[in-house]
Amino acid sequence: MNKVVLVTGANSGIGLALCERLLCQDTEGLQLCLACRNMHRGQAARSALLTSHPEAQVALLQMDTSSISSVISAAREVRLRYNQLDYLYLNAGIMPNPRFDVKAFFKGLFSSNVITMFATGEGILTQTDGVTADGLQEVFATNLFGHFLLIRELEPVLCHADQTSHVIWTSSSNAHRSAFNVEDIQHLRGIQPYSSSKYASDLLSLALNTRYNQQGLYSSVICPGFVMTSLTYSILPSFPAFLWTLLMPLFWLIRLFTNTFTLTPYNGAEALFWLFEQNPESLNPHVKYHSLTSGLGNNYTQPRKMDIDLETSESLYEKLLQLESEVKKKLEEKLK
Ligand SMILES: NC(=O)C1=CN([C@@H]2O[C@H](COP(=O)(O)OP(=O)(O)OC[C@H]3O[C@@H](n4cnc5c(N)ncnc54)[C@H](OP(=O)(O)O)[C@@H]3O)[C@@H](O)[C@H]2O)C=CC1
Ligand SMILES: CC(C)CCC[C@@H](C)[C@H]1CC[C@H]2C3=C(CC[C@]12C)[C@@]1(C)CCC(=O)[C@@H](C)[C@@H]1CC3
Repeated sequence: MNKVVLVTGANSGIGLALCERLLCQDTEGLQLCLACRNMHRGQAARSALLTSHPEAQVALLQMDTSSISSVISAAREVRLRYNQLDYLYLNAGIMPNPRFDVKAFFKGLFSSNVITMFATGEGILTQTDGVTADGLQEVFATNLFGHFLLIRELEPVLCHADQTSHVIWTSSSNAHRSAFNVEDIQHLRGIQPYSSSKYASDLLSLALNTRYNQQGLYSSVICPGFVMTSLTYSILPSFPAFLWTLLMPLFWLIRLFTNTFTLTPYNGAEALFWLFEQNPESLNPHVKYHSLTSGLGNNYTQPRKMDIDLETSESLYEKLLQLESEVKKKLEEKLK
């Protein structure tokens, strides 16, 4: 039986590396569906995958996770194409207008917190959020809410009594409880929307397990570590890509002290790939699976307990359900 795998944000970085790794492992038993916002980039990714795996089944799906109508029509298309979805990788993500606090960075360099700073980016990054055409905060909509809506819309192909399905979120070690407020789930009042959205995905994964395990749906979260992709390049916009490359020896050196510097998308996709091979029923819903790379360059996956609780995850879930019904009502009114 072919396994059907849908990956959001599959046209670049960690998502594309995951697709490549999945096809290297099994070209014939997989049906890959690349869900991409930009179809030109999606086509280029599909062609690259088919060049290295000409026998593979790789389909494209247009989906902008920040747009309610786009997610709903993409989900409709998925339900038409497939009877069952085995893996849903929720990987699309943004960190818009990041601000790198140079002063805090240098202060952190000479503090006892230096390893944590390099592993999580804690205390040195803030962002300015935008608003989507649906009137939602952009980071929340893209990283979390669009994916939540997608799961809800895909229930018929994800929930089967006789077979499990696995939803896997690309979260981050930058997810902090302090950046999240259940009274402000969209992070309207803060300057760390990225951290807030990733913490919310950790909470949501727990709530999904509580509600859906009996229906065969399991959810897990991973952190890919610090990976050089367009997302990280944008952190220092005045820093051209080749300068990042020049810094690689420094980063390899730092990797001797923190195995979170996975650096390449291939390494960053380690935990995503590892989870593909696990029985979802055997996994712990309270842990995040971290992609790690040792000083010698060996990849491995390590579970680490998350700072989340059931009560907050349930409150978040209720708020998301409420928002879902509000946005759907608005959409129906617009279509009338
Ligand atoms: N790089 C890192 O160090 C870390 C990354 N992560 C997470 O990993 C994930 C992948 O990021 P990464 O590979 O690094 O970065 P990339 O920028 O390479 O990939 C992000 C992907 O998300 C897609 N995307 C962005 N916005 C949307 C949208 N509105 N609708 C659909 N797709 C969208 C992008 O598509 P498009 O080409 O159209 O922009 C792209 O394919 C993200 O969730 C990120 O938060 C987590 C921890 C560390
Ligand atoms: C130019 C300097 C010599 C080096 C600058 C390094 C920083 C820009 C990075 C050090 C740790 C990095 C990091 C992230 C971004 C870039 C750094 C702050 C993340 C916050 C990127 C997004 C994530 O989700 C986190 C897991 C990353 C944690 C580490």
